[in-house]
Amino acid sequence: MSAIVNSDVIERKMGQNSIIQPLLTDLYQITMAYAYWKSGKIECQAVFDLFFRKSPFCGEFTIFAGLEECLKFIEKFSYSESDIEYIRQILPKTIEDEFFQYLGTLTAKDISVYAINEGTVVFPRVPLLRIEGPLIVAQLLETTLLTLVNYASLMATNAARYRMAAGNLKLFEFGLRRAQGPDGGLSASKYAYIGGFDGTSNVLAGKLFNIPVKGTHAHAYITSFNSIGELNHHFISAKGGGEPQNFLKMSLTWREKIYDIFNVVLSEVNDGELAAFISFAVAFPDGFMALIDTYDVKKSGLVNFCAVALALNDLGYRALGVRLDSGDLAYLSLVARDYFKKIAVKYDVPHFAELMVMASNDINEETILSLNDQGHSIDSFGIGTHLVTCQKQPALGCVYKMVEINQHPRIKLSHDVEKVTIPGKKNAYRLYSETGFALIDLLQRSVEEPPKINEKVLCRHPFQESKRAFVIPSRVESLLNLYWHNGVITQPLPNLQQIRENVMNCLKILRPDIKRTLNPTPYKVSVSDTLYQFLHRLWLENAPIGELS
Ligand SMILES: Nc1ncnc2c1ncn2[C@@H]1O[C@H](COP(=O)(O)OP(=O)(O)OP(=O)(O)O)[C@@H](O)[C@H]1O
Ligand SMILES: O=P(O)(O)OC[C@H]1O[C@H](OP(=O)(O)OP(=O)(O)O)[C@H](O)[C@@H]1O
Ligand SMILES: O=C(O)c1cccnc1
Ligand SMILES: [Mg+2]
Repeated sequence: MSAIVNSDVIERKMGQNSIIQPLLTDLYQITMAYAYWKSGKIECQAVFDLFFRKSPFCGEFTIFAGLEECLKFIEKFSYSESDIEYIRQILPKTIEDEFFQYLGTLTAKDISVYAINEGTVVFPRVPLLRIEGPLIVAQLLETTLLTLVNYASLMATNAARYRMAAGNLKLFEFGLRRAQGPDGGLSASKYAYIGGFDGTSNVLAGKLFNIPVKGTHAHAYITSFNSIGELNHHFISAKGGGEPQNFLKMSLTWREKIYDIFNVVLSEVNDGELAAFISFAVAFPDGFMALIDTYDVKKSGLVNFCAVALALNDLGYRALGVRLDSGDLAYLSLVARDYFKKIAVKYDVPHFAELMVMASNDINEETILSLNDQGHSIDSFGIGTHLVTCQKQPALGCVYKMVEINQHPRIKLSHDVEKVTIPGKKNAYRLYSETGFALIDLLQRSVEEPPKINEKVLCRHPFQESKRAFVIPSRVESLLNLYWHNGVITQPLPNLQQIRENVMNCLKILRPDIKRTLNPTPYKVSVSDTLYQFLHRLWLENAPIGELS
């Protein structure tokens, strides 16, 4: 976003987003548009599928996200005069003028979009979006739709995996400083929330998407104080009101009282750190949370925190807890909890036993799982780098493939069987077992009758002839819904909270072995017998017979 300086780009006509607009595409879409136009394909009608071939993070499931952004892009799709002027500059001088006039008239009103609901758990080869309509427009949408779906789905999946690892513990996204640029940072905050995070430190994301914003403080705040003498304001009134009290004196008195519980000599406890804690507590007496690892968690941070928290307690305030940002997080969290419990009993402050321990510092999914194995007393995680950069797998490989043109099926062949496309306009169904778990996804030709509850249906592996199974579904869910038709969004779009709930509900219908981190069982995606025959007939028709000499 920072690179955008042209005011025309920022103030888009017709409410287009400053970045998500028709020029956010690859040049080849526009050159193809001209060549299609010149070869008389204006009237051609096409169907494209947007799908991925492999779930990310060595997992066997993906969360589909980005649909709302796709629909808003499609809704506003049109080239401004300056867009066309720019395209004119970058294309060869031989381009016919009528093409630019034609570009100026293009909208997506003749396009239909079928999509899986945002936040649904999805699997390889199932179309997430089916785009139907004029070939040229459908082609021009490719790159933008892919960029809107790929990172969003990758990020939501990553977040959902962290959520599964963390169980009911709180998860906060702290990644803006490490994200792939400003737009990457905003998207990360949004899709981390959809995937199950509880909040973000990203203030703009909070404002734009109504996500809870949360935060503590940085080491800089602690190191900005060197001594107690630097404290300018250290008086606060009790929660109920009244005369301001000398909060410094109260904290020092408590520190004198408690330091031997921590097995330290008072000279080891850092005074600058105490001053920082006191000043932060004076500023935020009702939500005091302290970063305690600047000097030494056990010998300084915990002592100073407890002294300030006890002084706050005397004034009727409750501290929130501590953040650990280095060292052995499992061990230190247990140490902290141990002291909190001791103080809770010794000074009759029961809420001390429940103080929050937040952990941060290069945490990833594996760290959380390992911490769970070791045993810890962490209540919440602040997670940045690994989450937002999706360090374990930085891209999801969604593709956009033509499957039909003018009602004729199209197939893309490949030496890699997995890359052969499944031709024709298709519907997708999720078949459920009696227990409520999803059993299998089934792709059918769109002309076929949908599978019926309690009726046997033959589900075939798309490429391996011998792999097939009969399924009697207890429930059938049609996955692709019409979202855009005749120039309007045809369904009310869910808000972020509702999408987030959809993610949580979808994960419940997946068997645990499909969700586990180590060697998960692949979920089955199948084709109907009709689609199987259709696919293989087309494959043979299109694969040249080689000659050996
Ligand atoms: N108990 C634990 N089990 C597994 N991983 C842990 C545990 N505690 C911390 N970690 C992880 O180990 C890494 C420790 O990082 P690093 O080696 O840079 O040390 P540090 O604690 O940051 O040291 P420094 O004192 O230099 O700040 C982090 O990625 C952190 O998330
Ligand atoms: O570790 P992440 O998962 O990216 O989480 C965000 C990090 O950002 C902050 O510090 P920063 O990394 O800027 O400095 P530090 O590592 O020296 O604390 C914070 O203290 C976390 O450590
Ligand atoms: O609020 C925090 O503690 C925070 C925010 C961003 C990055 N690291 C920590
Ligand atoms: Mg760091």
